[in-house]
Amino acid sequence: MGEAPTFILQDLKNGTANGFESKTETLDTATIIGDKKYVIGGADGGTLSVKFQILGEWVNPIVLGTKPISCNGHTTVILKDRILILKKNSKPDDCIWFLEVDTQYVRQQKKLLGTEVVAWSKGVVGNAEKPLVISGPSGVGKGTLISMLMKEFPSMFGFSVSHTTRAARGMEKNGVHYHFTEKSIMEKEIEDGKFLESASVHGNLYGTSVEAVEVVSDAGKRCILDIDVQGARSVRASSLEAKFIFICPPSMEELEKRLRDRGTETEEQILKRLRNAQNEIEQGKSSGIFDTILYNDKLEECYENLKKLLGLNCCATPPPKSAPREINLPLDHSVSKIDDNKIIINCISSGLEKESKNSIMLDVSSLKRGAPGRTRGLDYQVIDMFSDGLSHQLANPELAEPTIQPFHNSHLSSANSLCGGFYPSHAKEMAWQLWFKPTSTSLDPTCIW
Ligand SMILES: Nc1nc2c(ncn2[C@@H]2O[C@H](COP(=O)(O)OP(=O)(O)O)[C@@H](O)[C@H]2O)c(=O)[nH]1
Ligand SMILES: Nc1ncnc2c1ncn2[C@@H]1O[C@H](COP(=O)(O)OP(=O)(O)O)[C@@H](O)[C@H]1O
Repeated sequence: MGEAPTFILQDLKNGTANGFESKTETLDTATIIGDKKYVIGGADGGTLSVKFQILGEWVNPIVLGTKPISCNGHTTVILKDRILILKKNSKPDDCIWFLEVDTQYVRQQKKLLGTEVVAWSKGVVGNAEKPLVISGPSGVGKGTLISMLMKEFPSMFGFSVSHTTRAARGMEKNGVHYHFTEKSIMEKEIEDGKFLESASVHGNLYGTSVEAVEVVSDAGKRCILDIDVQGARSVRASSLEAKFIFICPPSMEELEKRLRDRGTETEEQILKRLRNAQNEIEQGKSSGIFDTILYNDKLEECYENLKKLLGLNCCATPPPKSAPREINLPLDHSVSKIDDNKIIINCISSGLEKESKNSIMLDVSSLKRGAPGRTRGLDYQVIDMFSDGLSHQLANPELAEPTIQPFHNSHLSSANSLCGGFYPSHAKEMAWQLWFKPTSTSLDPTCIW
């Protein structure tokens, strides 16, 4: 149990059992979920802090993930297993965060660490394609196949640059092939939770940082991980959904030949890699980690099979790269929770002003954890609430007809009750907009679902 925080909350009693933040004198919010009260805010070295009480006792949880940069106020909304945090006055790529309080990942970590755990993760609009995990013994041709794929489809794939304590080979560049690092530094970073997985391979430490995967996904590309079987097993056990491919050599003799012909290892290193290869191949074939095993006998054939597996046969045009969409939240906003999946963010400035056009309907029905540190699958629609067409419709109800009645009724009443005390007029008008189907074309169809 920790000490009480120094800041004072104005109104903890009103709390957030309905899913909204309490208004406070400071920039902190108190969010109550069951017998826990989460206090988020304060400047903790320039980042948002989190403390919580269980049945009135202050607890200092282990806080995982990169903390959000502090901001000029925020709003919280309770979701099923996490708290949504909408930062005010923040950049589009930094305004939506989650504090995971009871997600599968947090429950796993609680068990592992034997203490209270919460985890920060940044909200990202849309989904990234599942990363590809490619494993196989040293010298089988993983790097060659990955290079071919990235060369043919440069806008589709990005490489996860691992960290390693091994020395760089002649042509290898720091930050491109690997982040070459020192053992003590890497061990500290692993301890700090910066790595998605790490393993000791052929006598050196290798690891995939969370950042390495996320920079590729953030760029709208499919991330490729070239990691060993232990690493693949760790990723399989993590919350990151991926496609697992094992590359097998046609024979041990051919593997040895490729390793020797490559000429990048000492004799001692070659022998160590060959000794490990046998075990890796057994694990690759039998562990149930891998979705597919590809034999790399003839390189071109293997490459064609890899492309086929990824839906990239010779005639297919690769799908256009999906650029990450960012949300431009109104600088100052209020929040209305419509149901467990839909949240409306309204510009706080009054009435029928221009800024009101910024209202946003946030859809959290398809949230998916990426690598620890990101929550993907957010969707949103900008609602042109006071456009001419809509105000015309609101003023002339006969131009609008309700969608399926029970849906309309139940949601309208829930919107009203949830918005009590929090800008009810906005929410009510918004509800009008959201549940009335246009009979003229003047209403933007994206406002209707
Ligand atoms: N677990 C894990 N393995 C890695 C990582 N990066 C590379 N490896 C594996 O480490 C092994 C050795 O890689 P490397 O030193 O580049 O030698 P090579 O495989 O002979 O080219 C290979 O099996 C790689 O797949 C990583 O981030 N994590
Ligand atoms: N199918 C293949 N047939 C013959 N040589 C190959 C084949 N695939 C890869 N190689 C060669 O084998 C060596 C090892 O390949 P590499 O991609 O570095 O393996 P890995 O990344 O799995 O350690 C390289 O010299 C590469 O050119």
